[in-house]
Amino acid sequence: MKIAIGNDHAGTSYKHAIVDYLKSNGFSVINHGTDKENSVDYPDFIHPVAKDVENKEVDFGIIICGSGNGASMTANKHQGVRSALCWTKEIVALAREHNDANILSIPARFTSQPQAVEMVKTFLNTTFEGGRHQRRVEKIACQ
Ligand SMILES: O=C(CO)[C@H](O)[C@H](O)[C@H](O)COP(=O)(O)O
Repeated sequence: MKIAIGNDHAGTSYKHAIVDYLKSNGFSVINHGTDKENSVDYPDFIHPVAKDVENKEVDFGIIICGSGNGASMTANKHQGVRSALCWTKEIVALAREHNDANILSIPARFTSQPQAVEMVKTFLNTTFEGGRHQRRVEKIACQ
């Protein structure tokens, strides 16, 4: 499975931990994030992840900023992207089961690094339920 990942300065160390987890578990990773801690502008590092998801170059995206909001807002500007800002494993599971989220947005300043890795595991191991949720997900797209 192929994953695109992006982050700003607030998410750099979390990104490294997540990439380590992904690579050691056989995932292919495209890193669009900054690898430094100096201040950058999150849209510059998030749009490339969302473009990869939009163009079906990858299976899923993972994005990380301080609150997760700026990253998620940026990603959700892209056609076919459903980015979910999540802060517990339970919300992650629902984002996959009910919303068929294809990007996970992690708020690095409001969750621990181990919790972030756990959220990624849940995200990648939970499937969309379909059924009534399929109809609702289809209605998300602008008509
Ligand atoms: O854009 C954000 C909020 O949605 C991200 O959390 C950024 O990481 C944050 O704004 C960066 O803040 P900083 O004070 O410039 O480090």
